[in-house]
This record gives sequence, structure tokens and C-alpha cells, in this order.
Amino acid sequence: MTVTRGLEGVVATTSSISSIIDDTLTYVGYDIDDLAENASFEEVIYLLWHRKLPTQSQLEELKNQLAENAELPKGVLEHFKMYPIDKVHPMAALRTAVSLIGLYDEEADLMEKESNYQKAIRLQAKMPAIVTAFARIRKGLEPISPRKDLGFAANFLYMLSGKEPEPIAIEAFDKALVLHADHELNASTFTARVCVATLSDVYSGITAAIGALKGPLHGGANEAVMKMLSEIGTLENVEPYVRGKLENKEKIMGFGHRVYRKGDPRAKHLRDMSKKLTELTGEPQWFEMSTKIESIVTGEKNLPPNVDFYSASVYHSLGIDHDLFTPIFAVSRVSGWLAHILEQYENNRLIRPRADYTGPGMQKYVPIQQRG
Ligand SMILES: CC(=O)SCCNC(=O)CCNC(=O)[C@H](O)C(C)(C)COP(=O)(O)OP(=O)(O)OC[C@H]1O[C@@H](n2cnc3c(N)ncnc32)[C@H](O)[C@@H]1OP(=O)(O)O
Ligand SMILES: O=C([O-])CC(=O)C(=O)O
Repeated sequence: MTVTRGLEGVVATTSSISSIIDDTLTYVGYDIDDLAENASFEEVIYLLWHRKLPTQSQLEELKNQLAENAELPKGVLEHFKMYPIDKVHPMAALRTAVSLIGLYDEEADLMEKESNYQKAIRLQAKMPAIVTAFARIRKGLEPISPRKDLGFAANFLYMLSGKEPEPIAIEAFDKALVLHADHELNASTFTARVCVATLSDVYSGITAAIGALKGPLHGGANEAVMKMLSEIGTLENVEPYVRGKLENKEKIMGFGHRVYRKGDPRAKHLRDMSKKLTELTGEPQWFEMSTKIESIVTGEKNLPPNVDFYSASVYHSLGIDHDLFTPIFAVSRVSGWLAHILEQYENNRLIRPRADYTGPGMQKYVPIQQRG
């Protein structure tokens, strides 16, 4: 057996959702640069789920459906109050809440195409309410209901802070959602597909995917980047900190990628946003430290920043708690996970690879009394 560690380079499925070819990322053939500049997150959701951009009326319909389904079942809010919420990581709470929402969905186990599409809408719609309600309840604040007159990005920021967000914040947040929506067969998307390929339900697939995104080698890296920036603290400290880590063979969070070699095309958009927002908030040091880290890591290791690197200072500048960065990634990526789950159901085959066994050869069972 030939083992490909980490399945590097292994092509495990066909997909018509997104592609990474020669370091260019497309959603359904649209370059991510084009979408980042021009598309709203709701348009991207439609694109990923239908493989075409929506007309105005199709977009309005989707926006209405998302707005209609954005409220959480009361039981989910009550549930947040049942555990030591101040000690729980919001990604763990999100993972549990998605699973819990499945219990309230009478159609959870229905496998018809239309039923699964409706579940996708219901789940996508509720993700902002889960993350923002958790964030408020743990601070002793009441959760805020979504507003039907606000778009997806604006609603998230409104439900988080209780204040109507500034247009620049909405624009930045919407763009971040567009940039994070899908990414071919990344670890969490693969997890979702493996899960539902057993013909398990949509909620199980998304719960599994959230678990995979949580790790610091994947989505959890954005929170880890902010932790690093906070630890570094000053521009002068960047050089000794980063060089010290590299000498100790430690990884610098937010750098490197399994697929991109020349660089992650999403990073430049987040870099631009980081520059703009950190200047606006009067905290340019976060951007300055970030660019200095970038020049050292690319110079020393030839590793460019990935999507998680500059998103950290972007979200920080929007006043978002650092441990909500990865849940926000999930709020966006659930659109891609759902597209992949629906695609998997369309042409399903159980995903079951092999392992090259490296344990002992045949052994005879020894009764417990005779074991040394
Ligand atoms: C949304 C996303 O998921 S984007 C990725 C987010 N994750 C991170 O930012 C965490 C930091 N980065 C990493 O850990 C890796 O680059 C990954 C996980 C993204 C990709 O991993 P892989 O393709 O498995 O590469 P792997 O970890 O084997 O690294 C290859 C070499 O580059 C080095 N390397 C890779 N990333 C980094 C890094 N961020 N800092 C320092 N060195 C690194 C490794 O130490 C290794 O060196 P070696 O060959 O001398 O042992
Ligand atoms: O594709 C990957 O391996 C990780 C990544 O960048 C993403 O999921 O956005």
C-alpha cells in the first residue's frame, strides 16, 4: 500500500462548486477577486447552492427566506444558560447548538432534495443568531432578534453589538464572508462530505464540519493569529518573537497552505481591509506588526500568509471578541459546507479509504490472569 500522508494531492471527488487551479480560486468559475469586489454574501450563497448567480428576484427571495428563518428556537437560547458559558469556547457552543437545532427540525432526517435545500436555508439563516446570542448571553446581555430590513452581514454586526453598524463595517464584514464561503476540499468540507456520505443528515454533517474547522491548523488559526499579535504587542518585538519561533521550529499561525504555493489570493483583500480599518480605528500597529511578520516569514521560509492571517486584525478592528473569529468563519463557510453536502447527496458513494496497518502481527488472546 502507498500511503499519502495527510492525503496531500489526492483527488477524492469531483465537484462543480469551487476550484483552486494554479493558485487561482474560483466559485463556480467566477474568480474570487471579481466576487470579492462585486458580489454580496447572499449572492455567493445562491451561486454556491445553484451554480449560477441570482437574478434580482431570486436574490430577493433568498434574502427573504434567510430573514424569515433567522430566529432561534427558544430552547437553544435557554440551553446557552444551562452550562458554564463563560468557560466554553464559542466554537464548541456553536457545534453543540447546530446539533441541538437539528432536534427541533422535524424534517432533520428527511432525505428528499427539496427538504435538504430547505434545511440548508434554515441552518444558514440561524448561524448569525447562534454566534451572536452566545456572545451576548455570556456577557449577561439579552440576545437581540434579527431585523428583517438588514442584510446578512449587517444583521450579524447588529445582533452582536445592538447598534446599527457603519456602512464601512458592513462592507468589510460582507467581503470577509464572501472570501471565506468555500474552498474546494478543505479539511472541514471533506469532513462534512465524509459524514453525509453515510447518508447521515445535514445537521450531523455541519456539526462534524464545525468540529474540523475549530482546530488551529484550519479555521482556528485566525484566533491564534490575534493571540500572537497580542503577545508580540509592539513593532520592535516582532523581529525577536518571530525569529525565535522559527529557530525553535514553531509554526507561525496564518502562514502556509496545503494547496497554494505562490500565495492565497484571498489574503490581499484582507490585507487591504486591515490597513484601512486599523487606520480608521486609530490602531495602525496591528497592521504594521502584521506586515512586518509577513516580510520575515516570507523572507525566511518562503511561506505567504493565508486567509486567516489578516482576517484577525480585520475582525479585531470591527470590535469583535477574538474567540468569535473562528465561529465567524463558520457563519460564512456553512454556505460552502451545505453546497458540498447537497452535491454529495446528488451523487453519493460511501467514503471509506484504507489504512496501512503498522501494529503487531497475529497475536493469541491471553486470559487476564496470565498477563504480566
Ligand atoms: C483556512 C485555513 O485552514 S488556512 C490554514 C490555516 N492554518 C494555519 O495558518 C496554521 C499554520 N500553518 C500550517 O500549520 C501549515 O502551513 C498548514 C497546516 C496550513 C499546511 O500544512 P502542510 O501542507 O501539512 O505543511 P506542513 O505542516 O507539512 O509543513 C511543511 C513545511 O513547512 C513548514 N511550515 C508550514 N507552515 C508553517 C508555518 N505557518 N510556520 C512555520 N513553518 C511552517 C513546516 O514546519 C514544514 O517544514 P519542514 O519540511 O522543515 O518540516
Ligand atoms: O483549503 C484549505 O486547506 C484551507 C483553507 O484555506 C480554507 O478552508 O479556506
